[in-house]
Amino acid sequence: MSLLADRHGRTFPYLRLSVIEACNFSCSYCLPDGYRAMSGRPKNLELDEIARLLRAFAAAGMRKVRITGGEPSLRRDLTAIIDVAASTPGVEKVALTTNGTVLHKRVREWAAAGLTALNVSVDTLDRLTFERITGQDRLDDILSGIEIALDCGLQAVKLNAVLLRGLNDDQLPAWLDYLRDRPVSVRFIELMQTGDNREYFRQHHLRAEALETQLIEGGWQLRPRAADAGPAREYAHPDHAGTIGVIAPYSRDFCAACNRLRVTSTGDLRLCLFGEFGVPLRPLLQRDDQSTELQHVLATQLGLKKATHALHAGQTGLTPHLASIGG
Ligand SMILES: Nc1nc2c(ncn2[C@@H]2O[C@H](COP(=O)(O)OP(=O)(O)OP(=O)(O)O)[C@@H](O)[C@H]2O)c(=O)[nH]1
Ligand SMILES: C[S@@+](CC[C@H](N)C(=O)[O-])C[C@H]1O[C@@H](n2cnc3c(N)ncnc32)[C@H](O)[C@@H]1O
Ligand code: SF4
Ligand code: SF4
Repeated sequence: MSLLADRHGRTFPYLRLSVIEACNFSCSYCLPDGYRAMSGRPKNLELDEIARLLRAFAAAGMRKVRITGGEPSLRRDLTAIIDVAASTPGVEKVALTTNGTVLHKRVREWAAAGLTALNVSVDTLDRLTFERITGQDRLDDILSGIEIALDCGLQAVKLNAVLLRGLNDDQLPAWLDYLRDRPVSVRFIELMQTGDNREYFRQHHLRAEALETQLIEGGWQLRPRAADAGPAREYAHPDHAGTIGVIAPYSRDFCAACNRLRVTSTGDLRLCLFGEFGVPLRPLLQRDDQSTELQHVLATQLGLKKATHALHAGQTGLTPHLASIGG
């Protein structure tokens, strides 16, 4: 029986583990001035602490781990982290979310270490717009890395594009061309407000409803939601190998399908992407005999998980930007 359940009838077999807060990009909605470490910040979890954390979560019922950041590929031991995650008893899926800058060099190695799924952030297929949004002229490398990833036998390759009013909201035709022959899922994510991006959010936030109407008019059909699926709505079309997902956190009932917990790169449990507190787990990751105690903390904390975020009221909790928690 899973210990990872809350009082709202949800279960949490999915852990999003951030392994680093630093990033080499300066996405305008996330880290517009690039990453700057706060002085006195504790160091990132070490590999042995990650191994203990994953063993305890898996013993409590976690089955899927997503490695994220900041930019996880900046960690020199990323392949070892993937290997540790894939060899944790009970873990069935090991996924990675990355900006894709080193995919073309490293994705084969990650797949060999046990990676089963990959999400790459690609906000646009237009090179100049890409540089404008991310601060880096790296789109060509990233797209070639995705082609290599598609040859690696991963179970799923997904691309993430944050919908940005006035920046990338006219690019559906290019995406539809891209998806015709590629078995990837492109997910359009509504820009979320965070502590640091209030004015940017006011200028660029766009609801996904108009895009979904366009998809339905173009013959795209909403797929039935799998029992263990997260909050994305998935559309498919008979003429396209790829699918389209929509992540719309401002829509009603979005959080009813919440199935994930988060741990930050310094080992704090966060019950929600926009939670108001973190629970330091690091003291419980120092010895192999602490797993039961950690599982007990998880079960107790889950009793405090709220039914939904409070973004509609502009409350962004502890989260200054999503790099601080891994999205
Ligand atoms: N509000 C909210 N947004 C989320 C949540 N999970 C993912 N997102 C948003 O979607 C973005 C992309 O998430 P990914 O890291 O690609 O992972 P995912 O959507 O959980 O992907 P799957 O594991 O394939 O379902 C995140 O960075 C967030 O912006 C969530 O639980 N709540
Ligand atoms: C925080 S990043 C971490 C992983 C990696 N650096 C990357 O970009 O894929 C994870 C995801 O969060 C998304 N994201 C960041 N800030 C966001 C925001 N304010 N609203 C919606 N999505 C956001 C990014 O587009 C990315 O897909
Ligand atoms: S979205 Fe990802 S790549 Fe972009 S700045 Fe944030 S952490 Fe870095
Ligand atoms: S906003 Fe919080 S409660 Fe809602 S789906 Fe995301 S993590 Fe879950």
